[in-house]
Amino acid sequence: MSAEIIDGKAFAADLRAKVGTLAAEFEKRAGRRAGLAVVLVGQDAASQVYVAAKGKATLAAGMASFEHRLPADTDQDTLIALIQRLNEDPTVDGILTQLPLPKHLDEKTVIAAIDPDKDVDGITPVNAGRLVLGMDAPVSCTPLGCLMILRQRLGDLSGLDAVVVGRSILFGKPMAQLLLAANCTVTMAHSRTRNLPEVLRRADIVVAAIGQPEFIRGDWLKPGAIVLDGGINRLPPREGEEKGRLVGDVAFEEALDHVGAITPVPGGVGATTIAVLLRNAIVAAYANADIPLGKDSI
Ligand SMILES: Nc1nc2c(c(=O)[nH]1)N[C@@H](CN(C=O)c1ccc(C(=O)N[C@@H](CCC(=O)O)C(=O)O)cc1)CN2
Repeated sequence: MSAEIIDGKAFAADLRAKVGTLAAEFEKRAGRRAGLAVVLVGQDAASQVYVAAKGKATLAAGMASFEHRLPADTDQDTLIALIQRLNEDPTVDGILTQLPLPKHLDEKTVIAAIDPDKDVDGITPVNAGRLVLGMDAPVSCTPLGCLMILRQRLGDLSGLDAVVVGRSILFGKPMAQLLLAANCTVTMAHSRTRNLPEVLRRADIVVAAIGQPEFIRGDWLKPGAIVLDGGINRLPPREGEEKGRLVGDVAFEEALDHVGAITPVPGGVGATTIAVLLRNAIVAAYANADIPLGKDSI
C-alpha cells in the first residue's frame, strides 16, 4: 500500500488566488490597499528567507507590504515602540514579528504588545484566549493550514482520534484547540510523553511539530491515518551535497507504507504557511475597515 501524498503547494496556490480576488475588492471598497507589516530582528538565515518570501507574496496578492528589519541587538523598548507605531498606523491591517526572536528579547511581552485586531499570527494572549473559548479569532498560520487541509479531505472531523506531537505556541497548542473545536478526541504528546508509539497507533489524524528529524517511525502510525508533518529539519550535508536535505518529523518513506495520506517536507504544510498568512491579513483588513466579509468567503 502506498499513501497519497498531499500537495501543500497546490493548496497554497488556490488560497493565494482567493486572497488576490478579495484584496482587489478591498482596494476598490476601502480606497487603499490592505497592508501587512512584518518585523524581523536579527540575522537568522531561515527567518530572512521567510520574511523576504512574505513580502513578495504580499505584493503579489495585491496588498501593501511594510518590512521592518532591525539589528540583532535591538532592545525591547525600541521593538515595542515600533509595534505600537504599527498598531496606530491606519494603513497597517496586520502585524507579525518573525519568530524566533533573539534570546535577549522576551517573546511573550513582545507578542502581547501587538494589537489583537492586527495579530495575523493569532498568538497574542487575547486571541489565544478567544481560540480556547471558541470565539472568532485569527489563528496561527500553519495549524490553520492543517485544519483547512483536513476539512477539505475529510469534511466532518467529529469523533476522530487526533494526536498532536509538540506544544509550541505557534503550532502545537493552537492545532490542538482547532481539532478540539472540530470535535476530535485530542491527545497532546510532547518530548516527555511516555510510549509515544502506542499513543500514535490509536490516531486517525497525526499532526507533528517537534523539530526532530524523522523522529516518528512508519510503524508507529495507524494504517490509513492522515499525517500532517509540520517539521522542517535540515540534515547535515552528505558527501557531494552543498546543503543537507530538508526532512520532516516523520520518517516519510516508511510512513508511505502505513498511512492513508501524508504531507511531504518540503511541499506540505510548511508550504501553506504564507498563503494562510495572506488569508489572515485580508480577513483583518476587512474587519479593520468595517467591510463585511461573508463567513465562508475564504
Ligand atoms: N511570526 C511567525 N514566525 C514563524 C512562523 C509563523 O507562522 N509566524 N512560522 C515559521 C516559519 N515560517 C513563517 O514564518 C515559514 C515556514 C515554512 C515556510 C515554507 O514555505 N516552507 C516550505 C519550504 C521550506 C524551505 O525550503 O526552507 C515547505 O515546507 O515546503 C514558510 C514560512 C517560524 N517562524
